[in-house]
Amino acid sequence: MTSGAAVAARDVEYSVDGTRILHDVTLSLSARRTAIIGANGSGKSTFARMLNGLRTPTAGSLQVLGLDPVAEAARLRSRVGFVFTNPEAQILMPTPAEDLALSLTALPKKERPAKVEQLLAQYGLVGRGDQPASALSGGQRQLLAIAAVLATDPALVVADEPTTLLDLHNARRIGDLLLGLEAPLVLVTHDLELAARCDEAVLFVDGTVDAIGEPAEVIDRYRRMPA
Ligand SMILES: Nc1ncnc2c1ncn2[C@@H]1O[C@H](COP(=O)(O)OP(=O)(O)OP(=O)(O)O)[C@@H](O)[C@H]1O
Repeated sequence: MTSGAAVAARDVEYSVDGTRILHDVTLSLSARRTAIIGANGSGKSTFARMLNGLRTPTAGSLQVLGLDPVAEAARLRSRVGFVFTNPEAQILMPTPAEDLALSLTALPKKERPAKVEQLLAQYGLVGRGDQPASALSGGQRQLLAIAAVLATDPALVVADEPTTLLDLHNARRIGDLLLGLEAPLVLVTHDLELAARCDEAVLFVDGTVDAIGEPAEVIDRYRRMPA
């Protein structure tokens, strides 16, 4: 399959121990910002995890940034930035400065401290660089995690419910930040206001794509579905 789309899936399936979690997923994502919506357990996270190779299809074909997630897994992971719901999953170092530096290995060593300071300022973490990351608030930890992901300059950003744990202010801030990215964004979210601000939306129902298109229309369809 060749395609100019960031994500191209045809008849993708994902099964675990004989249970089909995703089936017949066929779509092409080329909008700058795509929202993935749907009920709990509909398969959104499983699909999102396929986009950086954390899950691999058990049938069908998938290309992400033109790469095969199985044969070119390492290349794919280096190009896709994945933001988890829980920032604890991705803060690896004791302090924010060390954590950010870990994302800057492409820079010459002597340039890293200045870049770390610039990132701390950009993400509202001035003065926090050398404090324990554990002393940051939940929102600050999510900002740090996003800063670390974006510092690698990913060609595609996939975010799985990145604002769920955040208060109104930080949810807004992080939503704005992600929607303002230049890199294409695939955003799994239950926040339908955020989804409405994307350029395209995909509705998952029972492990497959039920609708794809204008966010307002897809959200309306989702709202009208019986519980
Ligand atoms: N490794 C696994 N083994 C067994 N079942 C799994 C596995 N991963 C996911 N599932 C099941 O697949 C279904 C889809 O899960 P997934 O996390 O993709 O849903 P989701 O749409 O992201 O849900 P939510 O909105 O609750 O986060 C769920 O029923 C889940 O329990």
